[in-house]
Amino acid sequence: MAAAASSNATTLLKDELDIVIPTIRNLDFLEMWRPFFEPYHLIIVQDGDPSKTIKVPEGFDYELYNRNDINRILGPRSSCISFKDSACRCFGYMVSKKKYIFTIDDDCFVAKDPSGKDINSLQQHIKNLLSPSTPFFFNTLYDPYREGADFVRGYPFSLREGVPTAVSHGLWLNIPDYDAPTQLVKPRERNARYVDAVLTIPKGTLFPMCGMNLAFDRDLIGPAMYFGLMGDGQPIGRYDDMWAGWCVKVICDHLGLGVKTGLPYIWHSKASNPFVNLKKEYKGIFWQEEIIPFFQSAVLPKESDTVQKCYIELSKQVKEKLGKVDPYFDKLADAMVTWIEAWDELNPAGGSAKLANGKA
Ligand SMILES: O=c1ccn([C@@H]2O[C@H](COP(=O)(O)OP(=O)(O)O[C@H]3O[C@@H](CO)[C@H](O)[C@H]3O)[C@@H](O)[C@H]2O)c(=O)[nH]1
Ligand SMILES: [Mn+2]
Repeated sequence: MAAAASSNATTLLKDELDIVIPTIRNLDFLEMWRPFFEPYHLIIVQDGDPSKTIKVPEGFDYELYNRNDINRILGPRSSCISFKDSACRCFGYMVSKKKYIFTIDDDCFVAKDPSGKDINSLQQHIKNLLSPSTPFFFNTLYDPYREGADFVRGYPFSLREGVPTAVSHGLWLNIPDYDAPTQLVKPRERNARYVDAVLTIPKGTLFPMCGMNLAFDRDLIGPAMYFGLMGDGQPIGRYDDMWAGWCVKVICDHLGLGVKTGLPYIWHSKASNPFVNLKKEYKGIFWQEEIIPFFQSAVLPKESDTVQKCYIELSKQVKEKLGKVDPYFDKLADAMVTWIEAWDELNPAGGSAKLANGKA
């Protein structure tokens, strides 16, 4: 009988989880999330003009970093943190001192389930992270650890313990996370389909990770959650989370960690401009036909037994195999190394997850 995650999981992680929000606007959306987010510490990464004041509603416990802070804290290594792109959010992962991260966009509101009840997305992510994943053998009745479900007949008992869950990837009602070409041909399409399921993504399968509604175990996979170089001065955008997801999945498969997708939903309130998005995405749309086979065939040696070692090894392979696609990948491979250097400097081995909140 698979054990369901503890029902009071949310309160258990109140002091072990940070909520990371990238933003260029005031954070009024937090009012809607107050019942679910107020007990947690927020890390707000202010993108764009650092002289602009971001208004945060009263009553939230937060730390806020703008570009001046990022440059001050990281020095020359701040070059690995994107500017004028939501990819900047990964700075929040780096400065956090907690074991878990939940990241959400400021245009993502509380969704309602089919019964009309507000969805506590944070609680569902916590349940997903606190229960094992099953990447080695697919359970056809979805999440076996969920109340009212279990492993089905024929599921090997030797695999029923599952593996630790590193990532919980949530979905979106209303505006789906479509690429620009799809947005352009289906401008009025809205996602109204609430699928009541959580799935482990099988080992050996990549997936398009969206950063809009995402949670992860920072101790298990944090150093691989680098949202690649996008935005100002970069040839592509809107591939930051995708890049992180491909690196994360290859490393999770190598280290025997699990990635889940499905519940929880958020309500994505607005579509970004498809023409602006097309300009950001277009090189990525053909580059990814080379990038995906690269990740599908990436092999990490057994000596790569930590996330950092895996990530550095991946960066070497990126430089060697993708550098010929475009010089951007040389730059990205270097930025991957800079990210790890910065991560390790701010998170001395074994020390970071135990400390309280506070400015880095
Ligand atoms: O320059 C910027 C622009 C935006 N932000 C903050 O990032 C998130 C997402 O912004 P927005 O909702 O406007 O854009 P989307 O296209 O819906 O974003 C999704 O596409 C992916 C792009 O990489 C991303 O993973 C998804 O989030 C908001 O919080 C903005 O305030 C920013 O920081 N800098
Ligand atoms: Mn959005």
